[in-house]
Amino acid sequence: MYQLIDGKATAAAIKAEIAEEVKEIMATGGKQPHLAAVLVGHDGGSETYVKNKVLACEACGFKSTLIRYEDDITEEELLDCVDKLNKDEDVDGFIVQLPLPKHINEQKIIEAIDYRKDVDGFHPINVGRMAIGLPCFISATPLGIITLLKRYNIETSGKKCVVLGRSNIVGKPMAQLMMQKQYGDSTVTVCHSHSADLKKECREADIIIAAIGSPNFVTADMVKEGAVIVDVGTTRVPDATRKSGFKLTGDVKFDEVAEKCSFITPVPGGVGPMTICSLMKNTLSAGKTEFYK
Ligand SMILES: Nc1nc2c(c(=O)[nH]1)N[C@@H](CN(C=O)c1ccc(C(=O)N[C@@H](CCC(=O)O)C(=O)O)cc1)CN2
Ligand SMILES: [Mg+2]
Repeated sequence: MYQLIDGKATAAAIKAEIAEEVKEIMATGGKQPHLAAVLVGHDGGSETYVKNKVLACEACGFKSTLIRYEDDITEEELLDCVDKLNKDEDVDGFIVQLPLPKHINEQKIIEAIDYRKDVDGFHPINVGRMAIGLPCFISATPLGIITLLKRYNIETSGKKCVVLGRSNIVGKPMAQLMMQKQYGDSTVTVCHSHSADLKKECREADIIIAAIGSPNFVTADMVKEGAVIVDVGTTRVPDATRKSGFKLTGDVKFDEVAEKCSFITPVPGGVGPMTICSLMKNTLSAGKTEFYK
């Protein structure tokens, strides 16, 4: 029998812990943490994620500011917005929701964010500090996964971990954290679209973290008996039988894989809610100037 890793319940518990800490901070005259989010355009997924970030701020007792732009905003206008948020002394941390429209250079925007307010942990200074184990903002999805593994007492030290996907937001930082002694302490293999023997690598893994954005990619024949499966995928697959018109689908073929594994995260309700709660954790750290003065 497998155990379901409940990201929704874990995230709710952590948000309640954060709310307690915020109450204490404010009761002793401290400043209310303030997160700002910039949303460009009307992508359905991004709308949902940003709305959930604002709701999570409420649950944690944070102040939040949502700044919206149409998708014809110029790169210069967006850079100007970033500059204003960098200078706004009331804002502790902010995010620019990704993806951005094609005419905007995402990397240029990320690098314009003051690393001390980069609660997404995407700025090269935070990425570099994370890679060498220094205190910094860590990308929310990988941080959320590490937190889940820890809260479920899942042994990672010395285990073989396969990370599927090499994105800057999830795959690369995930592999780094799983490798580092103070986090995963695992033996890590990163697989991607050009990996030879990807199935064989997966079959040898004690832990698979699937973050390739390809619905139902991981099938039962790729999974070792007793493996731990973490599913980062959240693709909206068209489904006419649903009111929304789509089914949120993970990278793992849940029904057949679950039978073989020891622990598995569901989609929805697994990694997604942990991403948002880790962003709240980072915002609290920004408010407390925990990493940077
Ligand atoms: N600036 C950022 N952009 C993006 C990030 C990010 O961390 N920072 N990550 C992803 C999207 N993302 C966060 O923004 C995100 C994805 C999924 C979820 C989530 O809670 N998913 C739910 C389902 C929600 C739904 O109904 O669709 C779940 O899996 O249960 C939260 C955040 C890319 N962009
Ligand atoms: Mg672009």
